[in-house]
Amino acid sequence: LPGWKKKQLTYRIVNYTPDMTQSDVNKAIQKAFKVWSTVSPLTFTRIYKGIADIMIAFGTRAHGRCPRYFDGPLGVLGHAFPPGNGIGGDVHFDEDEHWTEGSAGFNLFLVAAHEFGHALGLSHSTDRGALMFPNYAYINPTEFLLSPDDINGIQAIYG
Ligand SMILES: CC(C)C[C@H](C(=O)NO)C(=O)N[C@@H](CC(=O)O)C(=O)NCc1ccccc1
Ligand SMILES: [Ca+2]
Ligand SMILES: [Zn+2]
Repeated sequence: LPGWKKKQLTYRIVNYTPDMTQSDVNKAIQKAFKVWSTVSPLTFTRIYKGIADIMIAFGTRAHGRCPRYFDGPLGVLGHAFPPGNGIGGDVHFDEDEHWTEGSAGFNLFLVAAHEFGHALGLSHSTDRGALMFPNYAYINPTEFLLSPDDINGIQAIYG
């Protein structure tokens, strides 16, 4: 199964959405990594410059040197590349969406947790209750739980 060959991963928030305070973005990202570190041997350490394993950025349409383009408001909300060097593990969010820490627009924590699943090697699930189900559905972040399907998926790769 395609996964990272190391357990200690680094991430860097390269830029910020104007939709939220930077502090709220930092918190949403940190909480989204915690979802996965709680059920795996993985650790996630934030760095502030240079190249991290997981580079996180907001962009629209053709963004940076990314081979995938975003599609304007709605539709695709973000994408992530499976584990690997270079662009591998990187996560991009579509800045044409409205990002929030609440139930309006799209909840950054929920989308980030989903994208991080891809960045760790998970693909989409057919289980409607799974975080890795293809379509976004708002869940109150304080009540959010990974499904057994998500947990089985991450533990199949990282033990
Ligand atoms: C073909 C990919 C690039 C579609 C893309 C995705 O799955 N990214 O991981 C995406 O943004 N999917 C939308 C749904 C769609 O485009 O129809 C989505 O809601 N993804 C974010 C998501 C999905 C499930 C739970 C939480 C967040
Ligand atoms: Ca979009
Ligand atoms: Zn996805």
